Amino acid sequence: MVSPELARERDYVSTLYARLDALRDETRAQLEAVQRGSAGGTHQARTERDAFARLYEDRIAQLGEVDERLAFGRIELDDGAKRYIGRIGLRDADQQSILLDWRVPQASAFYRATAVTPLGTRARRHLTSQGREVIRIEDEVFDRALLDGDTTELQGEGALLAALTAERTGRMTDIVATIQGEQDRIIRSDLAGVLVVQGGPGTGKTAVALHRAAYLLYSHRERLRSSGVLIVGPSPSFLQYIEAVLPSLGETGVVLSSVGQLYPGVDTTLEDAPEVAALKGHARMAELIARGVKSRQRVPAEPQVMDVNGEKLTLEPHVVATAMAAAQRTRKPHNIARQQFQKAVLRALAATLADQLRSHGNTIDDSDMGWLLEDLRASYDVRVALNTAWMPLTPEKFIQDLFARPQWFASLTPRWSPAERALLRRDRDQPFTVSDIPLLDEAAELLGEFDQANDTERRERKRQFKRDVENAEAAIRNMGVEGLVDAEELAAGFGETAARGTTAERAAADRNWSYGHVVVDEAQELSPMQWRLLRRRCPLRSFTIVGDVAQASAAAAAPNWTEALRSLTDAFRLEELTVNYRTPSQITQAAEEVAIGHGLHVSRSRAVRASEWPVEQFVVAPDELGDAVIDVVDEDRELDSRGTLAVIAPPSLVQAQYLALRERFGATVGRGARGLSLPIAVLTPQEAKGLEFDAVVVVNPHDILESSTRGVGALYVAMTRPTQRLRIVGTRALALDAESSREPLAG
Ligand SMILES: Nc1ncnc2c1ncn2[C@@H]1O[C@H](COP(=O)(O)OP(=O)(O)OP(=O)(O)O)[C@@H](O)[C@H]1O
Repeated sequence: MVSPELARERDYVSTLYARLDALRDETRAQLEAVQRGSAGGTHQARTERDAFARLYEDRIAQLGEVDERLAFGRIELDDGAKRYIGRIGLRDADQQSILLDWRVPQASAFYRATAVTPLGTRARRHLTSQGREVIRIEDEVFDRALLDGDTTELQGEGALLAALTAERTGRMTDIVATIQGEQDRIIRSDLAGVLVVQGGPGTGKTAVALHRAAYLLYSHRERLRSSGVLIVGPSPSFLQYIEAVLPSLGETGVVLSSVGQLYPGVDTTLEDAPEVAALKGHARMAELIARGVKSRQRVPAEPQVMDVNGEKLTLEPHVVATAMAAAQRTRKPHNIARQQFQKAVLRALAATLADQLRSHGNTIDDSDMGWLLEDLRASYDVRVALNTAWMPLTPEKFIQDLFARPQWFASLTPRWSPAERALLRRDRDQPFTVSDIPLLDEAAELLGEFDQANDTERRERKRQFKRDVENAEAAIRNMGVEGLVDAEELAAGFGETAARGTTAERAAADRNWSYGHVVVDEAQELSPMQWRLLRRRCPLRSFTIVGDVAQASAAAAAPNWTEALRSLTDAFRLEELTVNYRTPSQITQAAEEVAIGHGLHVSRSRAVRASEWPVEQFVVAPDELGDAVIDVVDEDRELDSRGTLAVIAPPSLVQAQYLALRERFGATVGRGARGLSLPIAVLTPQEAKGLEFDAVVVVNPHDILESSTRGVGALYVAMTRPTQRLRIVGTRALALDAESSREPLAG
């Protein structure tokens, strides 16, 4: 029997869906109209129509994305008016608002109102739906008279707990229906400046960062549409885990990048050994690279005799020195300043050559200087001399040479120990690693465009885009769709620019792109050199930085945010998240105890819920470890065959564990990122960063502890991934609460 209230909500929500369908139909009709017209007309008219068509297709896709849980809440205002809150805003045919976008200021009360501070509301209602049908309503009435000091801080507790205990799919979902007050404040915080969000595992940092990106894109659409938002995560598997969240909030067009993809043209997941990564990440690498670039501008020790068209010409060191000093004074990047240097040397040489020719009785006047310069440019000797003094360089070649030429490297690092230098030594043909990315970027910054054409082309592209936006504005006026279609977005689909894709695609491919906002997740892992790179990506310094200093795994990780961000800024706002939404209290407690027991300073958090399963530990003989892991996994699959399970093993064991599990469980097991879409994923703690699973089996925790100087951080990460069950299988007992150990393995 459906209650009258539920029936009323069902009716209301079905009118919302009817409206959504109508909008979809309207957009489809617009698309068809545009497609029908696309055969004839001028080239300009055709590109405009194509751009409109793409825009309508995107809009249709976007309306499809928000179908699931379109409306999820309602607030009742003091005056009795009711406002529905949903993924997007909707107006009826008379332009009356029937659904508020969760990001508009009026919707904030839905997330923040409490009985103590009701923010102009009398009640809040959570709507839980299945498909398009509301199946449950949950009411909170803000009546101060009912306050007895025992009020929960959680908003929409029923809906929240349902979301938190739902089975995991290997993909993060949005939390828009159940954002909590402390999270909402962060999500809606100002765009300007650097905002740091610190919180223990599972406190919703990633969720908050993504919802903040969606909020900023909505509230600062004008600015961020054209400049774009960059979201940086630790690894491709993490990006795969989060990639569906923003589209489900109706936002596409952000650039998602792992730290190994931040330098256009290189895409790597290769990690250096921790001590190598620590050296490469240190801020002093910036000075080293600057010295390295400078050292490629060299005044020859001796005069050089050159052959120019049969004429012997001497290049004196002081001529090179004067030209070099003048070019260096411009403070332009190496490859750009080189052009000035080259011109100055050639002019000086041409004058000498002219004098020489005159001394042989030739008449040389100003009009002859052009061909003299041509002769000089064509001379092999001159080219060699110019290049030896000032070689044009690509960042790739520069960094390859830096580590492959020990003598040059030693000359740049007089204060380094031979052991430190040896750590960075490598052959020229070795592939780039994640910690090379900021070095390449630093070098690119100091070297400038190798090819001047690129520079000119970039400027021309910018000018073209400006023209395209003006044309788009005119086209929008002509079509009578002002306010419905965004000119920048439309322009991105025009002719020349279209070949290079959307704003996001263009931004991702352009090292010199200035983003309007940058979101960094798992930010505790970033090195000073990586922060320098990100600073260049957003000169306005508008950042959302989320992370947990306790979970850092890098050997050189900073102990606090002031230290960690030294290369980015010294001014930031710090917010903390304190409620753990992921891990049940037993697991949170076990993980925190182990971490603190091994000297890690963790941010303690309060778990929202307990789980019905205790943390279990199995201690086995070394030769039984593989079988024991299989048994524990087997047992867990029997308990819950539909959820996700991760086996988190130390790097030294992970491959063997994967093969053993694969033999037993076949294609349901995947290694690394591939495992995320499968029931069983086998991962290292590093790969498990930021992810979550219904159940986790941690293998040989002592090996994880001892695998690096930050082993305790890695174990803490591993233990805090489950939403339901944590099991530990090892050859040595981990000091846990006595009750949790089972010895030997049951069954
Ligand atoms: N308000 C909320 N409503 C529903 N689920 C939530 C809420 N806040 C967080 N969660 C869920 O809690 C889990 C943990 O969130 P998230 O991954 O963002 O945490 P985190 O702080 O980034 O964790 P870690 O530091 O371990 O990576 C996710 O499943 C997320 O969807």
